[in-house]
Amino acid sequence: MIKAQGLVRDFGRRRAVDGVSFEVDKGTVLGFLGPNGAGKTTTIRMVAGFLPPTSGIVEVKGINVASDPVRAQKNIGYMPETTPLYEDMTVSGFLRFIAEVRGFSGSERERRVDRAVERCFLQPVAGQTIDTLSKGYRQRTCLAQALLHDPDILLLDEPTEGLDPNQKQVVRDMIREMASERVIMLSTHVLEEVEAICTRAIIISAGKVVADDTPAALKTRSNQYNAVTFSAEGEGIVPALEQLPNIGKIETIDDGKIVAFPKSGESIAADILAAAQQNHWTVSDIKVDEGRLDDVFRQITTTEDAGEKEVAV
Ligand SMILES: Nc1ncnc2c1ncn2[C@@H]1O[C@H](COP(=O)(O)OP(=O)(O)OP(=O)(O)O)[C@@H](O)[C@H]1O
Repeated sequence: MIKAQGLVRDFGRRRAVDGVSFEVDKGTVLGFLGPNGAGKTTTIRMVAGFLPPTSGIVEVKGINVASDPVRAQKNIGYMPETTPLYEDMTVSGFLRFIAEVRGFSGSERERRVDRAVERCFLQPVAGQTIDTLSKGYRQRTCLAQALLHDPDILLLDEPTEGLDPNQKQVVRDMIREMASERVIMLSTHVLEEVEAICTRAIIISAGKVVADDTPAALKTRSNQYNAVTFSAEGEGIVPALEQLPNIGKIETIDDGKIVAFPKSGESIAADILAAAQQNHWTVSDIKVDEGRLDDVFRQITTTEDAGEKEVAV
């Protein structure tokens, strides 16, 4: 449904997006991650048809977004980082207005507004003016305006930014609920959000895609992946473990527990248990680490120019 090919965007001498390509199909919730200034918003705006690329192509459902933005945008719901809301309108008045801008009138307009209000749980504040809304309800009003035309593609720029944990959960549940029939692409800094709702994650750094995989597969790249933490009693444990071919490093942590790291991500728990049996150690509290997305994010994006980059023009 979305196909981005070789997207580049320069702002003066600054190259914000540097050759980004990806394809996304129905049913995907794509998390778009990266450090501040990595190019997430710029990419999403190009996909949404609000910013022309310097070079490269975006197609949604086969429609070229830059050359046919009106037709492309009929398929896209876009929730920018900060949505311009008309503060003195009521929530339903605002949604009615946006529905009209989208070309709906009469009972069709009312039906669509009611549906968006219902989907985003806005009933309690539908008659309230926007300037009186809490951050969570403002965010949901922004989401509701992106849903009015029932688009197949939803582009959400930091949809849970600034929300409290309960509100975050509400928005995440809504995203999950809407995902099966659509493509949802969301940018976020919140890695737990990616684990909770995304079926795929693209990490962007200095305008380039540096990882593109499922969250579970990305976690296997973590230094912690398959590390084994355990308590053990016996003689010569650490030196013996150091001899095992798949073990790279051994650490002893504060409470006396041992952490063994695999050389290159292989499973080492069975090797440790076999060594324990052979050497008559008593091993308990054994825990195998499944890897951490924040580790991977840091490993991949911690470079001096991960966010900012200048180009010679
Ligand atoms: N309109 C603009 N004019 C000039 N530079 C811009 C403009 N928009 C973005 N940039 C620059 O492009 C780069 C990428 O910005 P972008 O907002 O896409 O990053 P981001 O990954 O969304 O960051 P954040 O996580 O902070 O929202 C940054 O260096 C930013 O300063």
